[in-house]
Amino acid sequence: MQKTLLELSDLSIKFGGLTAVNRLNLKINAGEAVGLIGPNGAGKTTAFNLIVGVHQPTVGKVIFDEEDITGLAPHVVCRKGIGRTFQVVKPFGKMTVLQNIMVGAFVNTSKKSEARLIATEIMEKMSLQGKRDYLAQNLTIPERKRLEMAKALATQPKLLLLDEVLAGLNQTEIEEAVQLIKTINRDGITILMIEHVLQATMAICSRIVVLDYGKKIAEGSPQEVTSNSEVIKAYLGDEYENADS
Ligand SMILES: Nc1ncnc2c1ncn2[C@@H]1O[C@H](COP(=O)(O)OP(=O)(O)OP(=O)(O)O)[C@@H](O)[C@H]1O
Repeated sequence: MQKTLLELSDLSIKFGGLTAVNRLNLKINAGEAVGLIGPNGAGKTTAFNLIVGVHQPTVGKVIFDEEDITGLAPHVVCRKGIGRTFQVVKPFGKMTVLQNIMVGAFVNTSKKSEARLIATEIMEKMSLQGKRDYLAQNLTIPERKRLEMAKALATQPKLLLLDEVLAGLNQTEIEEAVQLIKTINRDGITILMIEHVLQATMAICSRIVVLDYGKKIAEGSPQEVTSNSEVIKAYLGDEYENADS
């Protein structure tokens, strides 16, 4: 039987009168790659922030690796094995690529040599070794995106939350990033990714969850979700429905 790594039950948060995430129930198995899609403002990033402890839920629970982690501080959640990237990438601009990745590694070790070893391995995996001593502020957009993922990977997560890591990339760069994310997943890291680039999401994820106004309106295989009339109405649009006909 497959092991549930993350379980959200009735997860909800209100900002004043706005219910940004509304009774979200979701189970993710260890090893899965799951996409989280939906229109702007649907509550996707807020759901990430609830999982990692940036926000406290109004109602509901976050169970990770059989432990209730609801409301724990972000650094504690990170240490338990959930890494995340940010929609707007946040490198330490005046630090080098290697130093940036080492910051992630320091979550689990206080030894500089060990952090350097972890960071070097991840830097190579993310094809950043050629930029080792570059200041992060001098990287191109695709390199910054890879650095963002590398920083999160250096925390040695079991679950990696990716928030629009493909945004701003051209088609070739997207294809390269898709291959990288697939490799990360194949290496055993479970993935939950927010993405608007649908074809890429479908290439990576075996299951897709759709949010609209904070609520889950659909969940299933990429084919099931993209042919769901509610999803077409809320997010994909009529052009999508007519695209194959
Ligand atoms: N800290 C906050 N305080 C008040 N309202 C917030 C806060 N964070 C998010 N919201 C609101 O909650 C709703 C969900 O926002 P969220 O950023 O989660 O959407 P999203 O699905 O990630 O959108 P996008 O695809 O544009 O990134 C929006 O209406 C947003 O304005």
